[in-house]
Amino acid sequence: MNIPSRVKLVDVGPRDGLQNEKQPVPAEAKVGLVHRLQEAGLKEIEVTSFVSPKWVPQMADNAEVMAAIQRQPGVRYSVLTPNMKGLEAALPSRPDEVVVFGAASEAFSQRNINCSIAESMERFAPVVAAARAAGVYVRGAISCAVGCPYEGDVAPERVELLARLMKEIGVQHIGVADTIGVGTPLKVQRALEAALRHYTLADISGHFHDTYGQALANTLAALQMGVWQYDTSVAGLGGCPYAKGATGNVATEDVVYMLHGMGIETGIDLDKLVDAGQYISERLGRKPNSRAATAILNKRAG
Ligand SMILES: CC(C)(COP(=O)([O-])OP(=O)([O-])OC[C@H]1O[C@@H](n2cnc3c(N)ncnc32)[C@H](O)[C@@H]1OP(=O)([O-])[O-])[C@@H](O)C(=O)NCCC(=O)NCCSC(=O)C[C@@](C)(O)CC(=O)[O-]
Repeated sequence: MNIPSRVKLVDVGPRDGLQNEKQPVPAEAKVGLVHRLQEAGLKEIEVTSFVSPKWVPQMADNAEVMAAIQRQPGVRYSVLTPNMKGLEAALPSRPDEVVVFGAASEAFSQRNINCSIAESMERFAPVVAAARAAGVYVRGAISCAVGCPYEGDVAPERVELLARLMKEIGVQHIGVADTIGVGTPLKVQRALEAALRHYTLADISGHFHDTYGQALANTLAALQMGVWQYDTSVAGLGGCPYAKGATGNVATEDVVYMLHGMGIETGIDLDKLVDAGQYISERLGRKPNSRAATAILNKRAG
């Protein structure tokens, strides 16, 4: 086993977590969440997306949120940019990183970004080139890496194809995403192995939704392969607007609890992280969707 001694977590709660929220979430609450996450020690935060406000109205305040964040040195702020229009809108906000998001399934690509996989690469190529020319790091997300809400099981060969296509257009890092949380440990390992044919462990992250309660097991399976970067979502926020029924990412609190218990460093203060999760959950009028956060809050309450 190749378990890393240190893991980097990217909290995607403000973007992936809140994008699907039905109630309006004020920009000020999103900014408050970002501030609490950086206070808890997160070194990368996925803040928002520059996508069509008709498709994802919750992210329409993207520039306002980016402008209001008080940036901390050493923290990276990433945003999603599906096309040149998104990148041009995002660049004035000075993101450290942009994310192009493709899918290993044709049907999901069509529903999510309204184009085929081949067309998505044509759209992403100039985005990647322009972002890199502007000194902005480019990450790529491979959605539906193990299963698709419209096509069912997704073969590892599809992930390999997407990884190759992303490599060819200059994407620097890829996230292997179980968008609908149907993956189980061996399937996730096969998907990661496929991605590792084109990227190294330094340039790959896992992104696991927890719909079937498998996300921690999948994280452990990925850790055993040496994968040391993961997207997680504080308070287990989230779900994708184009993946009906899928729940949020694995809760950051649960992953941090597991990693610290294994003696793996994250640089994150779990108590402050629980505070961040409680803050946004209160703003949304519900309890954090994290077992570790619930246990810690119960213990605090005595
Ligand atoms: C990709 C598009 C824009 C294509 O949408 P389209 O309709 O094919 O684009 P278009 O170029 O034909 O433009 C149509 C209209 O959208 C506008 N438009 C066009 N682009 C932009 C932009 N960037 N920002 C703002 N506006 C934009 C454009 O100006 C035009 O406006 P109109 O003339 O009708 O008023 C659309 O399909 C879209 O926005 N989709 C949203 C996708 C999304 O955000 N999905 C959720 C995030 S992905 C995810 O959650 C998965 C991930 C990453 O977390 C990993 C995982 O778990 O799998």
